[in-house]
Amino acid sequence: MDLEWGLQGARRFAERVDVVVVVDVLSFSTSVTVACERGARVWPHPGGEEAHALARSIEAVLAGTRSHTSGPSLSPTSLLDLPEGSRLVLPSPNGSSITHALMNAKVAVVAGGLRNAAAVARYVRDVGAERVAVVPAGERWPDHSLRFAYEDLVGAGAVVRRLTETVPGLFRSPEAEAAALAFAEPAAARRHAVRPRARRAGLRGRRPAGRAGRRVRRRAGAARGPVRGGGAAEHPLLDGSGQRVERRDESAQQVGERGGVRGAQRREQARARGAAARRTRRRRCDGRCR
Ligand SMILES: O=C(O)[C@H](CS(=O)(=O)O)OP(=O)(O)O
Repeated sequence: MDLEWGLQGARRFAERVDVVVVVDVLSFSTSVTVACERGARVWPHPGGEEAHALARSIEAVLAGTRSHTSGPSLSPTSLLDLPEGSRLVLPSPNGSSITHALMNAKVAVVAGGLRNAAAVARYVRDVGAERVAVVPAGERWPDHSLRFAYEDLVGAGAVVRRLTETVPGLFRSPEAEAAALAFAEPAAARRHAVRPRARRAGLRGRRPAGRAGRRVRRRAGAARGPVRGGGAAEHPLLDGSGQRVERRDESAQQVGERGGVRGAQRREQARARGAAARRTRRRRCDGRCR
């Protein structure tokens, strides 16, 4: 089982595998799953005038862009009430375009993602495919070069994992393996993905309080444990420090000790902050308070 990104990745696989799974979580793949659950048939298309012509010629509804406020669009929620048996031309710049580009290739193309990973795996098993490729769609920069999309990596990982569980004997390429890891460690990846944004938004240092906070901290702690291969700092996709190999070899005890040292450091810092705040208060009230 191999994995490559975007249109070029898909083209590379077109003549080499039995099934290509195109993963575009936001929004093409997700919209396809919703439409199909409603009993609709979907025609992927890159869009433009030709999409209008196609919709007219097959008497289908043409989906609008994701920001359309009325009627079916690329937004999955807009398809929740699609009448059964609808014919839907679904243009989108990434997932739909990639799927459309493989239309004449001798390969089965399926839309996959977080919602239908198990169904995709069953399909691959049932058709007896031996060579499978997963293609996270990603997005485009203004110059049309590929832009990495985190949700597509995780969606591709979900598909890879289900395929591994369902189809015996599928060998994972390193890229497929990396996606599966990203799916398996969402808490760890989230810590990396969310914190820099929180810092930019001026939320530095703020953590959710109460039960929600304890849950987040507990999960983060679990992801840091050695059993699951380490936490955010050791995430094979996100860590640029080059330390992951050594850390992965650490015993549970060593990791525990590291946690203990960090905890002591944090407590010491909190004590120092408290003392500084008390000194400031005393200065402000001119020695009249304690
Ligand atoms: O739904 C999307 O996010 C994009 C369209 S756009 O980036 O919002 O214009 O399409 P997709 O091909 O599903 O990534």
